[in-house]
Formats: sequence, C-alpha cells, structure tokens
Amino acid sequence: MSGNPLLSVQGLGKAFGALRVIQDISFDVREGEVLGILGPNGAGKTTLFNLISGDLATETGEICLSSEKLTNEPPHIRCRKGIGRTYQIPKPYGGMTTFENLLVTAMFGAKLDEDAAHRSCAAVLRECGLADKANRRAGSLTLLDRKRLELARALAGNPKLLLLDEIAGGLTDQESRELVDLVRRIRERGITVLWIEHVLHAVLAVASRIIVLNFGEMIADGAPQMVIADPDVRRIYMGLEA
Ligand SMILES: Nc1ncnc2c1ncn2[C@@H]1O[C@H](COP(=O)(O)OP(=O)(O)OP(=O)(O)O)[C@@H](O)[C@H]1O
Repeated sequence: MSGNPLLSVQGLGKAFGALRVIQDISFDVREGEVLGILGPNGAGKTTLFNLISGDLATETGEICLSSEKLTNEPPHIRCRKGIGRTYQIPKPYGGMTTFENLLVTAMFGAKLDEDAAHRSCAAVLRECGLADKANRRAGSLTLLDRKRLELARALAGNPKLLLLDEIAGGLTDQESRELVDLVRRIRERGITVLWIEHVLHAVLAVASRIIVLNFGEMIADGAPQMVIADPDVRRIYMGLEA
C-alpha cells in the first residue's frame, strides 16, 4: 500500500426533493485499501456510489481521483479516468455474450484498441472464473455468474477504483466465499475497492477499513473490529444493545 489518497470525497450532499439522502460526507480512500460501507436500508449507500460514479449529479461537495477533480464530469469520463462499478441488481447486456459484455467496457469505456481489448477481456474472464462461459448469452447466466459478470465488466475497464454494490447478496455461503476470494485477488493486483455489503462476514473477511452510514450521515469510520464493536453501530445497524 503506497499510502497516497486515491479518492477524496469532500462535503458531499444530495437531496431528492425534501429528502436529504447524503449529508455533508467527507472521506479519503488510500491506494490499495478495501473500504467496506455498511448501513441500514435507505441509509444512502448506493446514492453515494451514484455520486462517485457520476450516475447522479452532485449538489454540494467535491470528488477527486488522484487529486484530479471529477465532480462535474459525466460517467464515461470517470470510467476512463479509472472508476469502475457494479450495480446492486446485475445489469448485463442480456442479448450479448459474456465476452461481448466485457468488450463494451474495454473498448468504449477504457478506449483500448481491439487487440488490447480482446487480450484484456480474455484475462479478466479467466480471473473471474467465466472463461468457459465466454460465448454464453449473458441473459442466460445463473445469479452467481451474473454477479461475476458485473465484476468482470467493471474490471475490463482497467479501473484504479472499483465500486462493488452488494455483490454477495442472494448468494449461498460457498458462493459468497468465492466472491471474497476474487475480491482478495483484485486487491492483490493493486486495485482499490469500495464495497457496499449487507453480508457482514463477507466484507469483514477482506476490508481493511469500514465506514457506516445512517440517514445519509457517516456515523463510524475505522478499523473493522473497532467499528463493529462501536455501541452506536451495534444499535443502529445490527439492532443489538451495546
Ligand atoms: N432517484 C431517487 N429518487 C427519489 N428517492 C430516491 C432515489 N434514489 C434513492 N432514493 C431514496 O434515497 C434513500 C437512500 O437510498 P439508497 O438506495 O442510497 O440507500 P441504500 O443505503 O443503498 O439502501 P439499501 O441498503 O436498501 O440498498 C432512500 O430513502 C431511497 O428511497
């Protein structure tokens, strides 16, 4: 871990009408970190990702990647600058093959030329355990494979920062262990990861730091075991008395 801040979020705010969903959130993420993001349903976690990826416009605050301000850039530019993401509900291009899904990100997102894109996508498919399904129609994949495809498609853009939105949800314990192993390998490649997850044991197995959101505010930020032992987190997120 080099220790340089890769992502910097300062004073971020977002409302939908009268509902303030993100309230003055600030944090830095260092290169090589796996930052877990916890919080009750509706806490604002996915909205935070949408603001970082550019799917939603920011109202207040700033977002920088490697000190470069991206706050007003559209999603495709943020992708090109190194931000990759998955969606909570997998969104493959169902009529295309698994391989073609990756090519879309590699060629139109990362702007690799055709040869480089083919090589990169083949390597990512192997890494994600999808090599034998390269020519399968994405719409016909199982839930686990669709989650792998979400991740593979984000990796095909060669991201520096990967945003994972509930990739373990709905999977068996064995399947979520396989995804945890994959996230570990991604971290070992030097990719920085932000991971929203309700499957606590999965994110705790790999996160180096945890933040917790509640009603759009950050209520905890620190080492996983310290955050999990925090009385407010136990009460608000886990429904346990301190
Ligand atoms: N486009 C939108 N328009 C209006 N309200 C929205 C919109 N997107 C999200 N919200 C509301 O913002 C709040 C935060 O939603 P968000 O999806 O960010 O929460 P979350 O922490 O990711 O929840 P979950 O764990 O259930 O996925 C919720 O009350 C949600 O209903």
